[in-house]
Amino acid sequence: MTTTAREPRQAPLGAATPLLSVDRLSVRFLLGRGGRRGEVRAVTDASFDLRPGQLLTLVGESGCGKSVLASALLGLLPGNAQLRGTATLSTQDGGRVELLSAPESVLAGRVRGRLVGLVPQSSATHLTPVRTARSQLLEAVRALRPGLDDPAGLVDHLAERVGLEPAVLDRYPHELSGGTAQRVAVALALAGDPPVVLADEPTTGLDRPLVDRTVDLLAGLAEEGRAVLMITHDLAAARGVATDVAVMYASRLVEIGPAGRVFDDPWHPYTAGLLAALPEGGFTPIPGHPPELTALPDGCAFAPRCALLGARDERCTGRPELVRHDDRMVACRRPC
Ligand SMILES: Nc1ncnc2c1ncn2[C@@H]1O[C@H](COP(=O)(O)OP(=O)(O)OP(=O)(O)O)[C@@H](O)[C@H]1O
Ligand code: NI
Repeated sequence: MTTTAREPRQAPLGAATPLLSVDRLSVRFLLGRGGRRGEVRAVTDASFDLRPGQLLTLVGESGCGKSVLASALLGLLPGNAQLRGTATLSTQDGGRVELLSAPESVLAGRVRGRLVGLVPQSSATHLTPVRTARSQLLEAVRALRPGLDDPAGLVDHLAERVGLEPAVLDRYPHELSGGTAQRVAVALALAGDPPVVLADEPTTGLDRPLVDRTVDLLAGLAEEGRAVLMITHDLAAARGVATDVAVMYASRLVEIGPAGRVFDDPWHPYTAGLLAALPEGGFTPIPGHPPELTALPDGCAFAPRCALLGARDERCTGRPELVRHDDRMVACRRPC
């Protein structure tokens, strides 16, 4: 069965409290000392919630700011990054952690791996080359769950959870196929049993059956009550498993809503363009290119390409804010 043939999944109803609530998150990188050579506006005013049971997929062309958004949440950006906004994580004991202002000691000691697991963009290179998968998993489990009686047992359990044969654990990273390395990366992300999982391009370089298995694995994490943010270029894979979609263009979220609705009836011309570029959409690429993030226009960043699509009209003035239309949020004055 292909992912595209599946029924869209839906976020569970009634899961009201977000585990992660992002409000007007902006990230800019200062170029040159003190920003003398300008700045890259990588993320602008991103707001979204992530609830237990949700698999939110973040899509958009290369360079639009997806990975920077995820890295900002985990305090993994380099020193030339400046952050604005808030990202609040709710903890099981009713507490809250404000991720953007948390000191590194809190991010390292409480957040990364424990409250938020990360499946990084290039999982194979993320693994230490000179140690077996088992020893890396064991180290992660020992570090993240120091009081555990049987860490080796948990490693076996994690391997089973992500569909790894036990013998595979005794291999070195270079002996693992791309799909297997990806599973090890997911197991590592789960070592601290985090309620929130961020996966950055988890299916890159995998063939279609492995893509399906990987996204199914992430969907399973959402089904067991975690909140999952999956960054991907692969809309076809996302379509089968995502409960919700956020579409990013030139650093801004331009459409967010339930996956089934957004994929079946996109409102932002950019979302419609991304879907038309898929094989089932007729392979029609969006004409033109995204703007440089060092020189973003004040108005709608998509307007020039919208004009090439023949969809621009007199309403396309000023910057469209992300506002609620029916079942979703859209940043367009004239949604499709
Ligand atoms: N340290 C940095 N300094 C300056 N610019 C940066 C830095 N890190 C990232 N950028 C820029 O921020 C923008 C967003 O990058 P990001 O990696 O988030 O894109 P992406 O949407 O994840 O792309 P892809 O789909 O290719 O992974 C890009 O223009 C990138 O060049
Ligand atoms: Ni990226």
